[in-house]
Amino acid sequence: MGVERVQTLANGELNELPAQFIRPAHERPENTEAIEGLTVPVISLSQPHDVLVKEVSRACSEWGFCLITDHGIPESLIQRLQMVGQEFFKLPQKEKEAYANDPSNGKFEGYGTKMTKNHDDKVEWLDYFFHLMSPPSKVNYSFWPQKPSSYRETTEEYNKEILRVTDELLQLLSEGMGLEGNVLKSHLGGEDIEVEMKINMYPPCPQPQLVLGVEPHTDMSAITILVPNDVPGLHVWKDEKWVAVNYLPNALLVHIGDQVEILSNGKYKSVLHRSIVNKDRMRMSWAVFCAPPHEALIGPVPALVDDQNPEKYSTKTFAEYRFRKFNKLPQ
Ligand SMILES: O=C(O)CCC(=O)C(=O)O
Ligand SMILES: [Fe+2]
Repeated sequence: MGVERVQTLANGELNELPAQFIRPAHERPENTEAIEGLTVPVISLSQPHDVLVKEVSRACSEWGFCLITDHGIPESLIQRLQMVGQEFFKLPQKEKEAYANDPSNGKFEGYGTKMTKNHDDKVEWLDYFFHLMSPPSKVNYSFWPQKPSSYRETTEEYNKEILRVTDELLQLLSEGMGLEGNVLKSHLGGEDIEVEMKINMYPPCPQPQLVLGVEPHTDMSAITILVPNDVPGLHVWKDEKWVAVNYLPNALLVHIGDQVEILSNGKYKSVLHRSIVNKDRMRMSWAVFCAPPHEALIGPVPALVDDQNPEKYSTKTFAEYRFRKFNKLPQ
């Protein structure tokens, strides 16, 4: 039997939400409202280098999150990226199912919808498409959408830009810890750093106050760079409260992930975040995860550790970290 897709469900006549989407009271958006108006850090990359080092490291220590402007990715490229992603989700269901993934059998790439493992687990109100973008030696284009035909060209162009921006951010973050600019990138595998695209598609939901898009989590990546469409919905956790991230056209949303928190020995915070959905409008987001290769050993950078600053995290391969996180084992 095929997987029930959220998009299919949302397109049908829904009188009542299926129970597996309805969150317990303490998780529902209606009972855990986000603060509006408290602004998350916004950093223009066109500032002088020393100012950037300070601003980026401060935002990533205090929030684990910031919005980046003047990053040099053309607005028209972001629009094309969004177009090709939307086109994919508009294809007839049968065509999309040809790309169905199967995470329980290790097939992560492709078209997916999260399913519950346990009877009491809740499911998220979204479908997604997930595939590797880099390094070229590991990319398998047969996992990428073949339609629309400009998907590949557009996504490859975006990948190049993302690699450039990631390099700059990792350099700023390294310098913000008093290290040489290349330290974080080299611990993350250098040119073997892995870049993954996850297109999230959240259909309109008749009772958005009862469900979650993605549930509260930190990303396993080193850093995540996300662009949303113009429907707000991302919340980041700060000082024991959810803070709504307002839509800022053409900004990149940068999340610190678990691997940079570990490498920095806790100076930079892997940000807890979640997303909520909308009653009338489809929300979409393009999350790019930059992560080390599976065999990379990740632990606090030795230069940051001494008697006064003991290691706060154990060192293990990224593969081991992933396995433990997926299986909810202690790290
Ligand atoms: O859609 C969003 O804004 C957040 C998505 C997200 O956190 C994820 O895919 O890891
Ligand atoms: Fe995330």
